[in-house]
Amino acid sequence: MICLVTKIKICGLTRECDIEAVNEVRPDYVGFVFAESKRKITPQKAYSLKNLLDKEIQTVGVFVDESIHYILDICSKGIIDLIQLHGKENKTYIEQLRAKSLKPVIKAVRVRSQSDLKAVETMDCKYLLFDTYSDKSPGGTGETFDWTIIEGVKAPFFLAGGLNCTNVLQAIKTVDPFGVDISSGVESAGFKDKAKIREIVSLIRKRD
Ligand SMILES: O=C(O)c1ccccc1N[C@@H]1O[C@H](COP(=O)(O)O)[C@@H](O)[C@H]1O
Repeated sequence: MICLVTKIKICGLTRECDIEAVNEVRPDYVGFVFAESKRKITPQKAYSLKNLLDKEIQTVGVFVDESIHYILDICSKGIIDLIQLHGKENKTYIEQLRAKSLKPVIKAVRVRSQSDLKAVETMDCKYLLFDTYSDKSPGGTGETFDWTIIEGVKAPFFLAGGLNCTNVLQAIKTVDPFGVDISSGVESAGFKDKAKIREIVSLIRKRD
């Protein structure tokens, strides 16, 4: 299946000016990180940012090995449209979550080799998300992985891990993802950079 239009997710928004930046170029999704990270925000902050966000942009909550109860609580407050699981959540965890929430689930896989793909083949999620493996950080590493490992994947997936203006078009050409998920690559000095967000969205849309 060739993905004709590549969806764009800009992850790790923390400030009102980040919302202004995405409202201008309207990616398909933005991510709020609720896991340990320099990009972590509180549910209250996410709620106020969501209220400033263009209604066409969907919000993704990023969680790492979080309690299902906590995720459901955030879902019930109308803060997020999709749930991204970025830790070691297994098939049983996802089944339990899906029994209690209708929100689409994105399951992240940290890729080292083909065998990492086997483990998620039977997971009941809407999308997979392939990211760079790291034992130091749960996500947002800013580093790429060997994309050829996922070349044969048929299920719709997001590609993440170190994507930026210089490599995103090559990445899309190589693996034809459903969507790309970008965080560090659109930052300067640790914060989202409006010019970089504008540039990467324009590059991807021009290609499509
Ligand atoms: O962005 C974070 O801080 C983060 C923290 C914990 C789990 C996931 C996180 N972000 C996800 O990491 C990838 C790759 O980001 P990058 O472009 O390499 O910086 C992406 O899927 C984010 O959603």
